[in-house]
Amino acid sequence: METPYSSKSVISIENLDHYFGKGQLCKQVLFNINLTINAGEIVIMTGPSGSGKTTLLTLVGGLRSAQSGSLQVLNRQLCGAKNGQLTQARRNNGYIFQAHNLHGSLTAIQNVRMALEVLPKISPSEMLERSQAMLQAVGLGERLNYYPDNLSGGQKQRVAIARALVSQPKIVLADEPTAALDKQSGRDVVEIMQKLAKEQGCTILLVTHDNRILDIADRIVYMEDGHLIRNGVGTMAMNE
Ligand SMILES: Nc1ncnc2c1ncn2[C@@H]1O[C@H](COP(=O)(O)OP(=O)(O)OP(=O)(O)O)[C@@H](O)[C@H]1O
Repeated sequence: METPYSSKSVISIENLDHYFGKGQLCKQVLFNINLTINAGEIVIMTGPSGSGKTTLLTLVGGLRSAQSGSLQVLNRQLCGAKNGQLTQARRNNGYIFQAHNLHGSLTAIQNVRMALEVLPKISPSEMLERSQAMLQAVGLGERLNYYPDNLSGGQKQRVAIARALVSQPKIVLADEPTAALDKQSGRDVVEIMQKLAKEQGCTILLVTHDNRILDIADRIVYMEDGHLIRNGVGTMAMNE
């Protein structure tokens, strides 16, 4: 199923449909989605509530299984993939969600380190060094041993970014990463994401309602009622 990673596109979606429920309760929520995302691109997906953005993001992330059409992520076909194959696919991704999902009983550095524990051939000292360096990169070098409860919302989200990026994933998927943050903290976290992703050459697909961060995107795509209705370049697409 897996072919050597060669093409420039890391995410390639063709004629993707998605349904929730069965029988009479079956409801189609994605309709004929076509989208190609290239290596290193930052793509923002926006659109009204209920339009299908999170559903599409979770399909790309292998967090639910794609049913109909074609969904290739890093040359791996996820449509019809088995649970084991989805688990493998998830290892290539970093995830950042609105509610940062940090473990309250672990310190900042322990939370970040957890993302490295699934990697083969990495020594405890390397895990520690990389976690420390990544927390320094997000401006939390002085907060390594703080528990989430003792960090602000913006700081917690920066720990979540460090955790998502520490394993140098090819793809980062972010769902409303600034929703719980004030204007300045929101701006700071996306700028950190943008800078680190560009340094690592990683691709970002980010869902947001936050118009204040649209300018960090290389491209903005717009969903409405389960259809991808605009597939534009930069903020130009939003000003049509
Ligand atoms: N697990 C589920 N079971 C049934 N229907 C679902 C499920 N998850 C989402 N839906 C429905 O699918 C549609 C798309 O939802 P989705 O969460 O993808 O939209 P969204 O654009 O991300 O919305 P928001 O911006 O509010 O997060 C909605 O009609 C929603 O009610």
